[in-house]
Amino acid sequence: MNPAAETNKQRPGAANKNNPKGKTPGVTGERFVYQDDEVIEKPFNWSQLTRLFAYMKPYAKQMLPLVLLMMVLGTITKLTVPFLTSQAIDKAIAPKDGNTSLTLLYLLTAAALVLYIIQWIASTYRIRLTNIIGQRVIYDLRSHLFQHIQKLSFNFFDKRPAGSVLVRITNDVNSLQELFTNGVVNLMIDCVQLVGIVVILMLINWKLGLAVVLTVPIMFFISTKLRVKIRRAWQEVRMKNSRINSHLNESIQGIRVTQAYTQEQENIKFFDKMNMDSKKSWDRASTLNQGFGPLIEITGGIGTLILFWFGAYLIQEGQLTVGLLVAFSSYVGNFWEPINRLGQMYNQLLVAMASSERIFEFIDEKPHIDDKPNARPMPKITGDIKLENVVFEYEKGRPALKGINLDVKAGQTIALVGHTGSGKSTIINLLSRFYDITGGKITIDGLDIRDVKLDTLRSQIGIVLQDTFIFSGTIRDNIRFGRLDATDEEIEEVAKAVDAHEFIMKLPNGYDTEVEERGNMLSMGQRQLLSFARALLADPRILILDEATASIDTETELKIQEALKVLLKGRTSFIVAHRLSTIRHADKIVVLDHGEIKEEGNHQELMQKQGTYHGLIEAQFRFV
Ligand SMILES: Nc1ncnc2c1ncn2[C@@H]1O[C@H](COP(=O)(O)OP(=O)(O)OP(=O)(O)O)[C@@H](O)[C@H]1O
Repeated sequence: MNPAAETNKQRPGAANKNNPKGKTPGVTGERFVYQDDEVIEKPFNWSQLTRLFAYMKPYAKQMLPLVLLMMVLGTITKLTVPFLTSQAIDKAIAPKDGNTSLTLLYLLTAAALVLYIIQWIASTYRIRLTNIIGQRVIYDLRSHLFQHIQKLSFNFFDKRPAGSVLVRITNDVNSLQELFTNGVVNLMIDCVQLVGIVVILMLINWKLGLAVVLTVPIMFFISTKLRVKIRRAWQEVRMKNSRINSHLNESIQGIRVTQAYTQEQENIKFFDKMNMDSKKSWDRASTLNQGFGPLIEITGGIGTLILFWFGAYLIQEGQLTVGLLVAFSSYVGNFWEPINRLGQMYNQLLVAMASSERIFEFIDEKPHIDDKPNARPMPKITGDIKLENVVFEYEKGRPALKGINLDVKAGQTIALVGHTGSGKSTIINLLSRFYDITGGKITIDGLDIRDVKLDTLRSQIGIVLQDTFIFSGTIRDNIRFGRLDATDEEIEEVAKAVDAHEFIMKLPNGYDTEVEERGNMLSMGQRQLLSFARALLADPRILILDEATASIDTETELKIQEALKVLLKGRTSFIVAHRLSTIRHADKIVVLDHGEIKEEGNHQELMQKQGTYHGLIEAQFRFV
């Protein structure tokens, strides 16, 4: 790991590989904050909603008819009970002729009981089904997003911190969960119930029905204004949470640097501010949200007042019975409930819109590096590589490489040297086509690398990076990452070849020792040897190696040099070289300066020349 690069990351607005211009996308207080997700307001988008619901399609045919059946059954039974009540009052308890009928009362009570049981079964089954659909949709959406992100090119990740990507796969997808499990079906149930109730109310007494229903548009008018505010408030909450998550990821990854520079208090203060911001925005949103319920209740109360006042008048006029008024009141009670839920559902939809907007933004991101329509597979590579007048810009107008010409024969080892920022890593990134060149041409065995299928190219190129990435899992798993179908024997063989076997056997469980994420329990040299074993197992035709700069003891250094010899044998290799021992053995040393080749030759030739290379080597020794 390069500590200098890490500290750069911590400085607000400092230039680094991820933020080369030192541009500050957003600053909170003194610190750098990534503000990609800060789009507060976007219009409600039906096409996006349709796109989201397309994820339900595979399950809709299979399960939706059943869900609908249960829904209709539940609604019918629910709406029939008040009618039975009215009949019990008017015909059994207080009939006009005064002949009360206990038998009819028992019958109606039994019928109501049966309806309740049917309603209970229907709703239990419906909830079970909708949960299954919801969980499957979320699973599919999360998988789709993850698979897509795996394919995105380096420049996508250059632009955003890992935390922001993480938030979309976790929080944003989760926030859609409620919508898919209950939201959609509840929406349908509420709509069906509302229509059913309005029809029944009109059938019982259209004058009374109209008087009650008339309060609805008034309520909608008042609540529309509140809804816009609620929507904005929830978007703000999501944005603040997203910021926290983004920052969390970075601070946990950088915890060593934080502690080394005793920046803990500073970090806590910064986090606290973000945390407080998030809390405040949540408070605001939830206060607004809470206002919605009472608003509906007040309107509902007014509706009930109208009902009893007008209902009593109609009874006096002989146009309504007491039983029907009781049933009416029960229906009206059931009427406000779905309206209230629809209001909440609207909020849920707004939250889901914000999340899906962000999810689709990622899904719509096309990989910049992709196969041409007529790309053909890369044949087995021999290893002749040519760079012809290669120009490359990460960002328009800022060339990182300015016309590089290089001719490498199969099996040669090329050492790339030069000051920091001179373009060494850029060259190795271009060879694997992690970025496409801006001008010129790179050919391998005479084939332009843009004309061949990417996977057939990359599978023949092995890369060992300076910051060797160790995944959580066993040592064996980590080596096997080089070739998944390798046998245990092959894994041990490569480990022995790079002299890693000895230290692995000293670990508590040998090859089955679990290493935590990033291999913190291993030393730098050990991690390097593991990554060599991984590369050797992949047996690539071309090897790219970014040599670690960290100083290691002489014994490990010797081990690594021996391992390198094994690794480089018979392959074309590009090494961003820092160690003299590596550089000296290279067939060709390419000295880069500000994106151009300054000198080229072997160690002796360049030393005799007494130019830039000579200066670099001298400086290294002076430093040591
Ligand atoms: N992802 C990126 N986005 C934008 N600019 C970048 C990116 N990576 C590198 N650069 C810029 O390109 C130039 C060459 O960088 P490169 O990483 O190739 O240098 P290097 O010689 O490998 O340096 P070092 O020895 O420090 O790793 C630098 O000016 C750098 O700021």
